[in-house]
Amino acid sequence: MTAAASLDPSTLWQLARLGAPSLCPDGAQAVCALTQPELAHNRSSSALWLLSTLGGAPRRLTSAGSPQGKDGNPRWSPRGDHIAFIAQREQEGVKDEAPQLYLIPPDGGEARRLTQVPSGVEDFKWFPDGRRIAFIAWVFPQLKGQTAQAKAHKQQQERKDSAYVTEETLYRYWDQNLPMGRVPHLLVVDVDSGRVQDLFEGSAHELRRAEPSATDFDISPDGRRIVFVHDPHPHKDLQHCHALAEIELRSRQVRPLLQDPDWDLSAPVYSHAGQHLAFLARHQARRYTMPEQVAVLDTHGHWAVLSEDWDHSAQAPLRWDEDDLGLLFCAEHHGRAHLWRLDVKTCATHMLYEGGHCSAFDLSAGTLVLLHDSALHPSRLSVLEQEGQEGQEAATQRLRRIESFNDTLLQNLKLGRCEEQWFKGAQGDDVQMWVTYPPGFSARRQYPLLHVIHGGPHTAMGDSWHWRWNAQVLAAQGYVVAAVNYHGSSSFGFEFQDSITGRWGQLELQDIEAATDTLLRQPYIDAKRLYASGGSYGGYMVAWMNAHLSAGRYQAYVCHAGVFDWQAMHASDAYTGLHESLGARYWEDPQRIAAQSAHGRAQHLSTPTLVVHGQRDFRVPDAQGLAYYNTLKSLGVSARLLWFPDENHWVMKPANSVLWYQEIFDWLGRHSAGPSRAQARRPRSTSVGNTPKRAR
Ligand SMILES: CSCC[C@H](NC=O)C(=O)N[C@@H](CC(C)C)C(=O)N[C@@H](Cc1ccccc1)C(=O)O
Repeated sequence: MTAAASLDPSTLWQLARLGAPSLCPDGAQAVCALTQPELAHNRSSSALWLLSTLGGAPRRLTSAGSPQGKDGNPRWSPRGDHIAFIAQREQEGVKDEAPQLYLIPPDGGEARRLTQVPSGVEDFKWFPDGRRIAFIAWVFPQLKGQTAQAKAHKQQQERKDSAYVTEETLYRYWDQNLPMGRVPHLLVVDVDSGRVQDLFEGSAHELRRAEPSATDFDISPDGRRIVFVHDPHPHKDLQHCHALAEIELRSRQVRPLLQDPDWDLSAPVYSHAGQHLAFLARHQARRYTMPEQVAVLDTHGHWAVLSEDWDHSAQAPLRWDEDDLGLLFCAEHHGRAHLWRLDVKTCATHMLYEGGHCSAFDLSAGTLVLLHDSALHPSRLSVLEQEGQEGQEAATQRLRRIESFNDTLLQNLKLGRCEEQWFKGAQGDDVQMWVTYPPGFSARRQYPLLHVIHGGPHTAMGDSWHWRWNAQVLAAQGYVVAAVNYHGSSSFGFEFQDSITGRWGQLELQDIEAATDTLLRQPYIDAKRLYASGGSYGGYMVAWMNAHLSAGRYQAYVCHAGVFDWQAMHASDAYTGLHESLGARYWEDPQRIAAQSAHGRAQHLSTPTLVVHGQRDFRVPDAQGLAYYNTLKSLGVSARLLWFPDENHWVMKPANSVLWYQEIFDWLGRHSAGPSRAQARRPRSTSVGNTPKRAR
């Protein structure tokens, strides 16, 4: 028998990645996309699989079209006769330039292309009658008809100049130059004839421009109306409160349903009886950090927040229970993500499934399927079986797996233990961290400590499987890995999340330092080998630590896509919201902004740092990483730059990801000689405000 191996980056890239499930109308089968990376070819392909919820082996439904084909977003038709999905394929002599809608019968046969929309299909929903599909596509709003759209698209593709000229406030997003003259519209395709109609053609209506998705609209049960989320302002901006409007399909009349300048509204969904509309509402005027609350609008135009007393943020999509008496959704709590049901009459909320991490679900004919992961395994699909009285707290839950795609690979791996710990952090508050131990950990040995600091800042690390910052891969290198849910993290209630507003960096650093001190009290942590790493806001924190902590406290840092200078972050695609987070615009209170930047204390930087950035990062432009790296070099501080010309805010390509992990291992491994244990245990100063730590 061979000894179990620990998880290395190459093995991580052998694991298959499961997508969200869609159930057939009788709930007996689910379809999902399965992405299989191929490290040797530096590519991934996705195919659709059918999974029986009653038992039986999974069956591959599509062949992914080509070696790197991507068949994704499958949704079963309400009639059960087709599965629609989005793919970019070459078939029937046509090569898709952009992702299109395809249809395949679930019992086999060839997939057929349903659309040929020049800019591609973003997302879609079936009409309840199963004869039409509503989908989102970016179109030139001044043009009429698909022929005109195709002609304008061709002209844009074939132009000789390359400039992007714009007067938009929001003109780029994540890694895309958008809108480039286009806006997201709702279109409808007839499944039999393939005829496409743009519902917003000739009007000024459009969907939200930031990642428009199928959660941004819903089709009424009678198929006559569509509710959609939109930015009511003529000039679009990420910070505007969104409103709900409804289009009557026959007349194309659009009527405002709900608009409130104080509330950001999203994720509308009709009840089965069509009498109510559930949606998410965030009281943005009060604070941008307010939770997404569950709300309902009735046919008289009255609306109410149902989750007023529930200090959690609900995640889209919302789903009406089959009896219209409850709403199902995922929401985080203390670093975990559960599936919840809110009773619309009593407003009581209870957990249907306790994660781990529940990221998606589907419900049909009483069958509930979940996509769930944990610190110990990537996403799995399972049926949730309720035992005891339905809807009662006492009901016990049991997961029944319906696939085992990664089991063989995982069975041969030795993973480390992951545990939740609490300690006293900033302001004397209880703060949570997740500690992952190296496989075969022994408390009698000594281990280096590696912080993995999450981004956001309003996100959380927890009992979940992370592909980009995988704690198991890092722990397998011999590190005790700590992921601190510092002040500002999501899932601990509004007060905790909002506590850092206008003073970014301060409480978070106290929390991370308190976590380090807590772990240093354990005999197995080697004080000569303390490290910190993080991406995005986590990268900001790492640069902030470098600027505020004494030399030698940590031996090395890894700063991925980190913010170095908040003033220069005005180049970010998310620049319109920065003042809400930082408490001022940089021209209003430059000192306040500088006081929250590591840049403002550049002379204090002293700890060796691996700086990582992608050139296609529009969220934290790579000038941030380059300025940080150049500053370290100018100061004579040991630094290494890992820069990817073809990655965005995240490193997503298999070979780049493996290199990314390897560079981190090498960098940390090179910096193990620090000050004596006693010295590191008692830092000369761990100033966290504006007090200089030392004169230099
Ligand atoms: C002040 S704008 C914040 C927008 C956004 N927040 C969502 O989490 C964000 O992009 N945050 C960045 C840092 C910010 C630019 C200072 C960030 O830390 N991103 C994290 C979290 C994230 C996760 C998923 C989607 C977007 C962001 C990251 O990239 O891991």
